[in-house]
Amino acid sequence: MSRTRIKICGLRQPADVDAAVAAGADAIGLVFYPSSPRHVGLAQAAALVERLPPFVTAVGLFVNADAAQLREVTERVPLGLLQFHGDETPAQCAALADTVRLPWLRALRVVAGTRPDDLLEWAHAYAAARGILLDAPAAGYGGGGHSFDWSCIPDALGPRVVLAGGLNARNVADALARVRPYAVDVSSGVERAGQKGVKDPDAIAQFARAVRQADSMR
Ligand SMILES: O=C(O)c1ccccc1N[C@@H]1O[C@H](COP(=O)(O)O)[C@@H](O)[C@H]1O
Repeated sequence: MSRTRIKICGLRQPADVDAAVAAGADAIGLVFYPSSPRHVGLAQAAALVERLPPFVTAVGLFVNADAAQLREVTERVPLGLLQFHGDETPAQCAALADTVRLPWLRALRVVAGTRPDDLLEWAHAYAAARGILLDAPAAGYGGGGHSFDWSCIPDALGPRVVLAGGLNARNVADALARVRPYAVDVSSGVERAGQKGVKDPDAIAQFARAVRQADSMR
C-alpha cells in the first residue's frame, strides 16, 4: 500500500499547525504572498515552524517573488521546500531556489482544454522541480477552492504529482482513485465556510482520515 502524502496549506495560527500535525500531515504550507488572505508575516511564520516535529516539512508558497524576498524569508523561517505559484519560468525557479539552496515545487494552473501532452511538455520544462503541483485557475493565483478536470492528467506524469485545487474530505477519495498522485494539497477545503484563512481543525482531521481510508482501499 502506498501512502499519499498530505500537505495542509495556508496555516496562520499555532492551533492550525497543531491540528495538521495531529492529523498526520506530512507538510504544512505558509503563504508569503502579500495579496493572499492567508499571508503570514515573518515572526508569525517562524513561530509556526517551531511547532513542527521532525519529518514534517514547512513549505513556503511564493508568487512572483524576487531573490531579496526569498532571502529575507528563509533567513528568518526555516523552510524545507519552496512552492512557486506565480508566473515563474523554469530558469527563474532554478535561479531563485539556488539563491537559498532549497528544493522546489512548481504549481501549474490547469485551464479548461488542457491536454495530457500539454502537461507532459510543461512538466518536462520544469524537470528540475522536485514536484509538479496541479491546481485549478483562480483569481489571485490560487487558493480558490475550485477543482479542475482531472481526466487530463496522464499517468506518464509520474510520481512527482501533487494534486491541489478544491480538494476536501468529500472529494479526495475520488481524486485519489482517478489520479493517484504522490501527494494532495488542500487549503480552502479545510477552512470554515466563507472564511478564507480560518482553518477548521475538524475539517483537517476529516480530510486526513479520508486520504488514509482511500489509501487503505488500494
Ligand atoms: O492560498 C492562497 O491564498 C494562495 C494564493 C496564491 C497562490 C496559491 C494559493 N494557495 C494554493 O492554491 C492551491 C489550491 O488551494 P485550494 O485548496 O483550492 O484552496 C493550494 O496549493 C494552495 O496552497
